[in-house]
Amino acid sequence: MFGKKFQRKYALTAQGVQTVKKGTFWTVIVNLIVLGGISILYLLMDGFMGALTEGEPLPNAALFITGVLLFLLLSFATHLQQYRATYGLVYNEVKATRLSLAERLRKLPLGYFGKRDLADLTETLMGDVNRMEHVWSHVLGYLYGAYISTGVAAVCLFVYDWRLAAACLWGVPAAFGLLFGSRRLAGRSAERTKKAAVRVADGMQEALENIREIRAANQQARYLAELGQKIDEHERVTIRGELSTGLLVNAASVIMRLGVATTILVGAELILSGRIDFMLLFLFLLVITRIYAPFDQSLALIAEMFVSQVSADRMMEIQDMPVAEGAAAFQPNGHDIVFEHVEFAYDEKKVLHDVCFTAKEGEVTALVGPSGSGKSTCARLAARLWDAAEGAVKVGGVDIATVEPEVLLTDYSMVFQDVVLFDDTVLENIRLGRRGATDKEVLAAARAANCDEFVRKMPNGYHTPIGENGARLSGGERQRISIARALLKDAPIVLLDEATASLDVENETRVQGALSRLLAGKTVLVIAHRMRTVAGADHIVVLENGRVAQQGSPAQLMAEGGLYRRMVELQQESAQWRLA
Ligand SMILES: Nc1ncnc2c1ncn2[C@@H]1O[C@H](COP(=O)(O)OP(=O)(O)OP(=O)(O)O)[C@@H](O)[C@H]1O
Repeated sequence: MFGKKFQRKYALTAQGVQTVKKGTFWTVIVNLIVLGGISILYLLMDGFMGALTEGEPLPNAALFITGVLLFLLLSFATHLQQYRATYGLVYNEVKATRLSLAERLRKLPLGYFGKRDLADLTETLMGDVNRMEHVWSHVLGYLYGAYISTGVAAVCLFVYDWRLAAACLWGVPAAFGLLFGSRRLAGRSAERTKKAAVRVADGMQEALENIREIRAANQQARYLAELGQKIDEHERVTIRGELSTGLLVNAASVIMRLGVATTILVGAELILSGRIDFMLLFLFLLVITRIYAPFDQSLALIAEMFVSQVSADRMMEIQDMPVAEGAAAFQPNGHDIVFEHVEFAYDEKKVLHDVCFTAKEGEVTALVGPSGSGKSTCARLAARLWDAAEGAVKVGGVDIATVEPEVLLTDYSMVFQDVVLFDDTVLENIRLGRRGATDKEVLAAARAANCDEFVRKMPNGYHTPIGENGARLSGGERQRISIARALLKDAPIVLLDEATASLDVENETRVQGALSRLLAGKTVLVIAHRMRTVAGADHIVVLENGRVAQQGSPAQLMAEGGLYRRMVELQQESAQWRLA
């Protein structure tokens, strides 16, 4: 009952299955003890009836009171255990699940994040786990406990009188049959609701992230109207879904309760024909209320269990994704980066074709080419942010697809176009380059990257918080912090993607100076649009439509003519045109 299939179905950890088992066990005990309490009531009634009709002595009051006290004590103790098992332990399960999902996401190849965006993943980590938490704590233990205790009670009732037992219990399978029969309907409706919720979250996130652009384009009204539509749609599908599950749950509850009527009818018939006495019917009527009670609770929750399947599936999809793994040791022979016949596609779209080049250690290799030619893609493949579909990227003779990404990246410093900063101080943001670096080392790197001059103007200097994702910094300042990080890390391979794009001429000259001093002896792969930036490179790889169109030294390529020379000339022309 609680095997691997159950674990996957409800997205539980192995520990979580144990928790559900415990919850189920204590629910069975609680339900059976409540049924035991009913027996005390029955025995008392039976005693009174005997005294009234047969003139027997009245039941022993002390014995009865002891029985009731014992019942109350046991009931309290077992309810407490049930509470602990179902609620207390589930919080550990929630924590373990969120951590395991986050760990999985950390190791997933970047390509996965193109398929499910941030709002969608946040919804899984928060919303889906919350929904499952409710199922783990409120549904599974209660439901499975009710199945088992009702099974035990049903056997006893059938032993007493099979006719009354059948009259009393037929409603349970009928009610559950109705709900299980409509399971697919509930699943589909849950999927629609989830999609609508993700669309709302997406819309909200997009609106907040792009608020500047939306205002600049004066599109607030249109954007709000679109967001309003998404919210209305979410409301509509939610109401429709809840209405249909509400109707089904109520119908199931009514069917189950019809069992009371049939028990009375069959019981009356049996009493009139003299086949049972009234006390047996009384016993069945007492038991019936207790048998229905846990199911009544569960019927409402069972609908939630069906709906939760969408959440469990979304969580398992992340858990099932293959992660980028590899050897925990990386011992390259030098740090030459070699692209060997590399092919690569984002989903269906092939963007690199048979790319071959070598970025030698101690040299600056520049990737140039028109926009969309595949420069950034090459840089990402060089750091195993994605894996090549065909061919190999080797560093010091080692195919990087065989190395654990985290281990590999200790040998890389990266400065990409979109700098990611954290809501912390300038000092800590730079220290991210090398955890454990001393303040002195951080400050030296900051100075070399020319951060000093703008940081000094901040109210608390290097201890000033920079806001969420560095919201209080200019583009150039963000890039200088990112360069400082790379300098601090001092890794043997440096990837620079438009590293100096947002710096003004004066700053750019200073940062270039700092970079060239510190890049000496490293394997440097630079992506730059401006030909002036790459003129000092040792080797240039010209990409065009994902293929290597030319490669060689700047002088060689100028002499050769072709795309590189055209790009240099074009940029010179446009510079003159701007000055004119
Ligand atoms: N995450 C992605 N998903 C799908 N396609 C992508 C993705 N990133 C880039 N592409 C596509 O791959 C191709 C190469 O993109 P890439 O960013 O490598 O070019 P680039 O030369 O660096 O361009 P730019 O100079 O404009 O930054 C482009 O056609 C681009 O649209």
